[in-house]
Amino acid sequence: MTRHLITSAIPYINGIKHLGNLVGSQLPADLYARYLRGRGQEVLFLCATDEHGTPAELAAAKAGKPVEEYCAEMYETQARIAEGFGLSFDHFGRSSSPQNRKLTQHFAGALADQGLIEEVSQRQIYSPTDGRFLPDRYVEGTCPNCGFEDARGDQCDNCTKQLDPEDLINPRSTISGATDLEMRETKHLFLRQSKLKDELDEWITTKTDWPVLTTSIAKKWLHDGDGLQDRGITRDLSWGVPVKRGDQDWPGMEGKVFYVWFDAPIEYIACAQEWVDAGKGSDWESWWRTDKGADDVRYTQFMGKDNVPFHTLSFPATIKGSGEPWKLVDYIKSFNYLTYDGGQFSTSRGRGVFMDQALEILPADYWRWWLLSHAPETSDAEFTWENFQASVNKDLADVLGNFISRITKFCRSKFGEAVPEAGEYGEAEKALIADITARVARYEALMDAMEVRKSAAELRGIWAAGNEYLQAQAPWTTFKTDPDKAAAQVRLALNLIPLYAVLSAPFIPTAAASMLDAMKVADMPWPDDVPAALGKLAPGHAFEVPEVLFAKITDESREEWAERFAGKRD
Ligand SMILES: Nc1ncnc2c1ncn2[C@@H]1O[C@H](COP(=O)(O)OP(=O)(O)OP(=O)(O)O)[C@@H](O)[C@H]1O
Ligand SMILES: [Zn+2]
Repeated sequence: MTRHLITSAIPYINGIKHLGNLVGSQLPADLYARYLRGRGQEVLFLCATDEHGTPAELAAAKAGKPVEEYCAEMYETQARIAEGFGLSFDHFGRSSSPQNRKLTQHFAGALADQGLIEEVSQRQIYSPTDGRFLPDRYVEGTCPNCGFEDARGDQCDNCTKQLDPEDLINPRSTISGATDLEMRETKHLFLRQSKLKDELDEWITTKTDWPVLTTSIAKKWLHDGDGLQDRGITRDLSWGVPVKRGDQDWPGMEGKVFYVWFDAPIEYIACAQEWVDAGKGSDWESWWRTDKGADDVRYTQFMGKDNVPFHTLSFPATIKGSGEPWKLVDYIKSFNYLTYDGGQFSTSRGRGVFMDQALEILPADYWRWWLLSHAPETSDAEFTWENFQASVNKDLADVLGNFISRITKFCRSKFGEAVPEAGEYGEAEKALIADITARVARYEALMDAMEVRKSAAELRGIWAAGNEYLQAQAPWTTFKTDPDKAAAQVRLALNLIPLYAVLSAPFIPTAAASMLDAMKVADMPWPDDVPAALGKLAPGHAFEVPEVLFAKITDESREEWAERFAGKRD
């Protein structure tokens, strides 16, 4: 049987992630992992923090901490919040792990052995005051084109002209403000992606089942302008994986580190090693090496659109270029952007709702449901408080919550807290069972295809079918004239609850567990046979009326939150 390796784009370490990051990577990956596990498949679901690079150094400096300490703390914070959201990683690793350091150096060595690494001399801005080379974005000055005084080294935000740092008039370091900047010669390693262009192009061309968003971005990078460019994979920084050629020193590369985008995807592999080293698994190579049994692995990656070039081209270039039998990705599910109330979510500008804040105001399932049912798949999607309130109240409270509360309370009042025995199923019951059976098949097909929004819509339809049945059959009315028939109606409706729980668990795991608890069902397998699954609760099976599963969001709360999250997070 196929084994499923699933990775989410690894969240960067410079702060707590916002809801856009969550819905663009970790959350849909979790949905898929939970669904496959629910269907009895073997899954290895990995994620990690992406820790290297300048923004991490700068965030640590701002927090007044050494970068290692800052990253270790932020890792713990992100891990705790991920758990709060029910993200069911088999392991949550760190790109700064010793496993990743070794593996990154190994890949660089293998690529060099294959003739795919070139040493290039460059002139770059050096700041003696800061004691370091400055990346383009950390140099600011006056725009030579429009005179704007705060133009960045890569672009002027005022007139949008693309710039090189040496174009700036009166350049200064954004770290220290120092103006005694000078150009210095420095040597870097480049990955010769251009040599792999045709091979990558042919490979992408075979991926006709991938989302167009994924393949179109890859094709653009392959063909626009002069085509796929060689890529610098080293930086003059202190925080990162030291440049080595395998376990050997690399002459001329002393004091340099690998570029964060070189080591970050390698962490997908190293994370499986970390999983084993943490005592959670026994064999990582069978997931990652085709010479060690990974041929039966289907590997799926999840990410937002800005990460697509690195996963369709750069990381495959590393894998293919190494000449070693590593597993390549089989499917890349990519997402457009979630926007916040008329603008962008932004970590650096503190704009939007962040994962820790979201959990402070409502349980994870509310967020999971809204985010997944509005996932930015075919286009960007916008979070507004009005839409959030309306969707959650309608889908979770009015449709699902209300169905469960109505039927369990009615049963308790007329038959007691046990599944009633009398009566036979008639035409309406058979029709409902047939309808649910057809819907579940559609739901499975959509989940298999990772159609997130459409899956949510189908699931909502499955919930609504139960409500419509109750509405049409009205057991509370039937009871007055034909209590046995009402008993049969109640029996079927109660049996929908464990079915709903298992189908809904990938979206709303906590509520699904409460539903099973209330129905006193310890183990509910996936309903491969829906009519049989709807007989799970035998007559006489005891249950409890559950607590309110989903409270409605009031207008007052909505207004309060809209105001609280309108500004900038400090
Ligand atoms: N607004 C968004 N909507 C959907 N996905 C997003 C959004 N912003 C980022 N992502 C995705 O979130 C994942 C994690 O991103 P990462 O931690 O690197 O933050 P980022 O892309 O730097 O975002 P930001 O600049 O807002 O901090 C990536 O797959 C990225 O593509
Ligand atoms: Zn300008």
